[in-house]
Amino acid sequence: MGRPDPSSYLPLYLVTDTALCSPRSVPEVVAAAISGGVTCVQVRDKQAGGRELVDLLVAVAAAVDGRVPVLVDDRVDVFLAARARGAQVHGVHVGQSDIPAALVREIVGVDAVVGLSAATPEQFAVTAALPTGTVDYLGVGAVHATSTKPDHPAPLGIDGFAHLAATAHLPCVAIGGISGADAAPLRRAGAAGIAVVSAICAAPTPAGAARALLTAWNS
Ligand SMILES: Cc1ncc(COP(=O)(O)OP(=O)(O)O)c(N)n1
Ligand SMILES: Cc1ncsc1CCOP(=O)(O)O
Ligand SMILES: [Mg+2]
Repeated sequence: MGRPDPSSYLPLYLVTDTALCSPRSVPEVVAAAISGGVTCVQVRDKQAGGRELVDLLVAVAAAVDGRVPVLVDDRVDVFLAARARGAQVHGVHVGQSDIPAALVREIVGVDAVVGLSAATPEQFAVTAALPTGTVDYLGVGAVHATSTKPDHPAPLGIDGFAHLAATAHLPCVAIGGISGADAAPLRRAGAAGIAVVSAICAAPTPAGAARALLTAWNS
């Protein structure tokens, strides 16, 4: 099997937010976003319990139908449960206070994608010391302040992102308050992609929003 190459799925990375998708369902928004060119989907719902999150992940995986990788935020147990239910799920994204990435890799196996958040030189240094193949990519942000994640680290700005990305041993996807106007500057700053929540989940037309972001990324 083998894991997909991060350069194939990081360019336009959608992180879902159930409340921001509402009244539309998350799978509905995800399906539209994929038709607009999203290259990866992460299911993130801080309000959902384990059972609800497994159901949501399975439903999103069904909507995606293998077209792009599907990850879940934080929850290794939910990833394993969805996989046990036969869903096409590909990995987990963990943060600095979640289960350590090395342990996540042991649990999910070599075929799953593992993403890790990093936002400081210290966190980058710790990540660089991990054995090769532990982590596939870094989620780096917040680039800008955002109400989507009230507890986000201090905003880096594009320059702060560039300084960190220049030291990275892994591809970096930029996250936090990102709009189309940031796409080209972030690409020049060394990003392997942009990750967005509200720019797609809260958009009147998620397909159009994804298309515009991808055009900006490729411009
Ligand atoms: C692609 C991507 N990058 C960063 C994050 C943030 O993850 P984390 O630090 O675990 O914070 P929460 O999302 O759990 O609030 C992410 N989810 N995805
Ligand atoms: C999950 C996450 N991690 C850092 S910022 C953020 C939220 C990004 O959401 P938005 O794209 O709406 O600013
Ligand atoms: Mg987390």
